[in-house]
Amino acid sequence: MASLRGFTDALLTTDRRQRFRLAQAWLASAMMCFCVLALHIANGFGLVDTGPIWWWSAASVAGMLVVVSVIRGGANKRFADPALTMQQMLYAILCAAWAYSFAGQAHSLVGIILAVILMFGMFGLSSRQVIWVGFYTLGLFGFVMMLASRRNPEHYPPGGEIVYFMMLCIMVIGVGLLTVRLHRMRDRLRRQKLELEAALAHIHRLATHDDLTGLVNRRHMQELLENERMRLERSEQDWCVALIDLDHFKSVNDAHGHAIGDEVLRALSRHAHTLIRRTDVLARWGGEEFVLLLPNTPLAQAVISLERLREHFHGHPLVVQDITLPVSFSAGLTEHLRGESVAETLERADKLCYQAKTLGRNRVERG
Ligand SMILES: Nc1nc2c(ncn2[C@@H]2O[C@H](COP(=O)(O)OP(=O)(O)OP(=O)(O)O)[C@@H](O)[C@H]2O)c(=O)[nH]1
Repeated sequence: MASLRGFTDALLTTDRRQRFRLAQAWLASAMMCFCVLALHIANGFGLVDTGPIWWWSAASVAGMLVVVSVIRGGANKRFADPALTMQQMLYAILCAAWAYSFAGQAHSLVGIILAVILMFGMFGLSSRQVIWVGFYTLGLFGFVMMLASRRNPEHYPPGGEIVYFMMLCIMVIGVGLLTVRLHRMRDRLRRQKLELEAALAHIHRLATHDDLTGLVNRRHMQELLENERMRLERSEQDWCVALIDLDHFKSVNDAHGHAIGDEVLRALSRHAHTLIRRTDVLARWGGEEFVLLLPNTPLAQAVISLERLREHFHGHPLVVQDITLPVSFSAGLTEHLRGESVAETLERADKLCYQAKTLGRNRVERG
């Protein structure tokens, strides 16, 4: 198993994107070898004007192998299309046109080969490139057919060549239209996928964040607290939880209206975010209640953070729509004890917060 993996890695590299390109190039080379074989079989039955068949075989296979080596060596990354689809197609069509010129009685076989080349490569091209490849194919084959019917009218009768060219035109137009349609479908699917991803991200945000303040919501905070508990169950790291409740918030609503109250909650959340550590998580627990998670923080350090926050709000009244509003909060701060549940930690924080209220508000009680 390991040796097979080693072989495929050597053949296709370990880079995921390069692997795909190389696999495509190897497949194109294998198909070219198969076409070469088919023409040689036709030659075996005496259907081909032998002339340049060996030169053609060598050039056809070598050209495809050059593409494989360019991709294997990584030089393809400098091109706008690192899969080198256009280059491979132009070369393969050139080889097909050359084959047509000497295939004699077997020249109808080349039409099938050309169809395979067009179908195989068209999906990797842009709509504009598809049009160019179409013109290139018709121009090249038109020229080769004209030349062949002049040189060898026995195997390439002019009437037959005209009909053959008309069929070629229909095939090129058909494949071209199909490709343009597929491109449109692919673009639409890509757009829908992006829209779906954005919608999922939006739904996820709605499910985990509070609408009014943009803070983490209660449900998500409970998950985060539980994760923290499980993560640090057997570790020496300490972490704390604070339950923060605004003081006399009802009077803000009563005096200035609910809209101003909402604005206070928003402004307060924004300010608080700039004052806590990046690793701390502040959640809206409900109404004018917040929960702050302080990971990797022992109680003594957490007290400093909470006091800083309290002093800041106490010393800097919020200005909302030109109204200056003094804001303070009471908080219960506690350290999570190993072995206890998150609910038990929160209950202790809640009791401490209540204590802070009864002791006069605008204070942090710890325990
Ligand atoms: N504007 C606004 N007010 C809210 C929101 N959620 C809760 N409140 C208000 O917050 C107030 C909470 O009042 P209380 O529970 O009496 O608390 P308090 O007035 O802050 O008093 P203490 O907590 O005892 O200091 C009520 O008036 C609620 O209507 C909200 O989303 N927006």
